[in-house]
Amino acid sequence: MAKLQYLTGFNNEHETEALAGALPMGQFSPQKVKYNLYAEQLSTTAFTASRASNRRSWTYRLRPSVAMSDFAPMALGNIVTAPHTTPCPPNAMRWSPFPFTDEPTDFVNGLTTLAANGSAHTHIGMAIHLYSANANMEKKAFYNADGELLIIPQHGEMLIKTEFGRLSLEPEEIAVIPRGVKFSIDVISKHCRGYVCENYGQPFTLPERGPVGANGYANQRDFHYPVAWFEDNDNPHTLVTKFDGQLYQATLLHSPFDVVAWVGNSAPYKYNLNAFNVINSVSFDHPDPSIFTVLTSPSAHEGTANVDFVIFPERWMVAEHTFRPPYYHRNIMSEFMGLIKGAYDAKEKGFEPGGASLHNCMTPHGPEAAVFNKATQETLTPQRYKDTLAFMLESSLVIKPTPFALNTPCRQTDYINCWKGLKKQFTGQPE
Ligand SMILES: O=C(O)Cc1cc(O)ccc1O
Ligand SMILES: [Fe+2]
Repeated sequence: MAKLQYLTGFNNEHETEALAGALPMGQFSPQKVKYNLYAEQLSTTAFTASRASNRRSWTYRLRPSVAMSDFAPMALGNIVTAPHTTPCPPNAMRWSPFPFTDEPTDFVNGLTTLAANGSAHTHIGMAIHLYSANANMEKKAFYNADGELLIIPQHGEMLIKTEFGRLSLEPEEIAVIPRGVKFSIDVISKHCRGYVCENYGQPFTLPERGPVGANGYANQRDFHYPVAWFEDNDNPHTLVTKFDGQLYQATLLHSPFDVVAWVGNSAPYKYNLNAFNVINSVSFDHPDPSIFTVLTSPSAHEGTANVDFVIFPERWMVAEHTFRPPYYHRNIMSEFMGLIKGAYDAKEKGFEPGGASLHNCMTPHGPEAAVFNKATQETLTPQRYKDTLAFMLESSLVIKPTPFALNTPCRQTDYINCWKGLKKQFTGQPE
């Protein structure tokens, strides 16, 4: 595949045109648009959202999106939308990697929901899906009215064609597709597998940097947006949408990818997780993992995320006289984790690439017994954590597993045993 071009800068007012002069200058909605295009605005925040949080783009296209048939309901497959009523056990939970599919399966058909919280109706909370795809979506496009989609590949390369242009995506990168944006995914590798966070809440944004200053964490310049690209294709296409928890399909008599030019700050983007500038302790103790936040979806409560996307990348660990692995803890926030590559520092065995774990509100967790023993005995020298990339979706709402997640043979029902070796060490004597 030819190397794609991108525009850079998180949340910039990007502008791009696939045909010279297609983008109106000086105004958004001229009486007549060049090339006889239609102007259409996509608003992914309220018109009146604060200037800092406002997201919208103007597209200039062969036809307005409303040139389509009505939607008809279709089967939901394995997708679950919150609120869902399955009782959520407070147990620590873990899953082995989910197997690749051999049945021909495209990105949308292969979506399987692991957990969801909040409510898509009220634009609060999120869902966590797995994807497993080995086929292109062909003449099918999808948009999600229930939230934006954060795609976290674990295996295989994909091409994401969208109204705003094309993005290539491979493991160690992530992509975010705003609510409502039409897209279609081609598999470049034979098997593609990963995780999707469907964020029902406020769009993901970059966390504040506080006293860290003007640089560090995820820097704006490392976010890549597509350049305008369009198809003048009058063959029938199917448009699938998830709206209010249900799937619907409609017919288009043309390709939905007919945007010749666009301007705005609401568009799909991708980010290479290796661009994350890791900030960590250079003295002692283990800081809270909020230092590893790449993107945050704020809730109505200041400092309390609807969902944070956090990564645990390769880094140096130098903390002195410190228990270096993640500390034992109980947290009001609920923590879902996945592993993209290597091993995670709290677990040497059992948490594998393509697998998952869930530690809900106040569920105790921390390093397994073997990790505790090693970490309390080893001589501490500067150490490079290599070949590792885990992520966490941390939410202020309880993350409720679906019946699939609770009952799949991938669920490790013996997870709790990894802490069984943590025996009393107290002797009554200070050592
Ligand atoms: O539970 C986990 O493994 C995630 C986590 C990592 C860390 O470094 C500190 C706290 C925390 O919840
Ligand atoms: Fe944790």
